[in-house]
Amino acid sequence: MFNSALPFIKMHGAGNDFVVFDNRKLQLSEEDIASLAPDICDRKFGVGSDGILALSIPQKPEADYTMIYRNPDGSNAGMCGNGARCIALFAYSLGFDATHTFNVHNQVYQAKIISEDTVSISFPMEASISEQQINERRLYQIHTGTEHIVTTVEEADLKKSDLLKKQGKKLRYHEHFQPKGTNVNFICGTNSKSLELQTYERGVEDLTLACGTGAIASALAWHHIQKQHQPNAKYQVKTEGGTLNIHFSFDRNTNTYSNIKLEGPAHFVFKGTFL
Ligand SMILES: N[C@H](CCC[C@H](N)C(=O)O)C(=O)O
Repeated sequence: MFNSALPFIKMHGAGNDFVVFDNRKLQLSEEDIASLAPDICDRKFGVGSDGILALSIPQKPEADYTMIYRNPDGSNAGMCGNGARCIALFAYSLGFDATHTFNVHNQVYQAKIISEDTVSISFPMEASISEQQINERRLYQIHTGTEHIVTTVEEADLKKSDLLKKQGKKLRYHEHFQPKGTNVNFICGTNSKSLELQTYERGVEDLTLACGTGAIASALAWHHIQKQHQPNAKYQVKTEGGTLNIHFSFDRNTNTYSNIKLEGPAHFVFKGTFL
């Protein structure tokens, strides 16, 4: 258990907010970080955030550092896209190159600082879509570093936060997705290459203002739903907290997506010490 003062920076990427700290000297264990998460992420009794991010010494030879992410309830996630842009900008402020690499678990991602508040993250994995039907709802399940499902809603329903939260929670805990559960993305296409998104996040157990890995899953699902076949695409995903750009390649023979990039904002908010 860690019980001394912790210097941190509060950051956000499209309104998805994080407590970020340099763990290279501190070397808090993953268990310490998980047990710190509920206290530090609490919006009344703590700093308040959608997650905690530790920049740690690299666990892979090809990575410049390790990103350790925990949800506010302390649970582990495969990846956090908005958090990745934030930690990359934080790393740049600590002296890492404008183009650098980091690992999250076993995957190595590449970050590129595009401007003082825009970052692009290249995802190393290929993704494919599995269609499912639960009750009356058509769902698109996609692993974009972490667990996601995508479903379409009417434009008017995208504004009904209480309804989405209720439906999101039901799907997140649906037996079909147990034991891991899933993040749930509600989308509405605005044109062939742009869409609006609201995400119910596992581990936050609420809608967040944006979800990066969810925006990727949503862009791929929207491409799939429209049966588009172009080999390279750029989609724009509008969230409550800002706009994210998703680039990808599509192989129509194998129905797989690769060269996935997530580009969007990252901002410093304030510095502090958690006592
Ligand atoms: N907000 C994150 C996702 C956090 C993932 C987490 N909620 C989970 O998979 O449990 C993002 O920008 O990608």
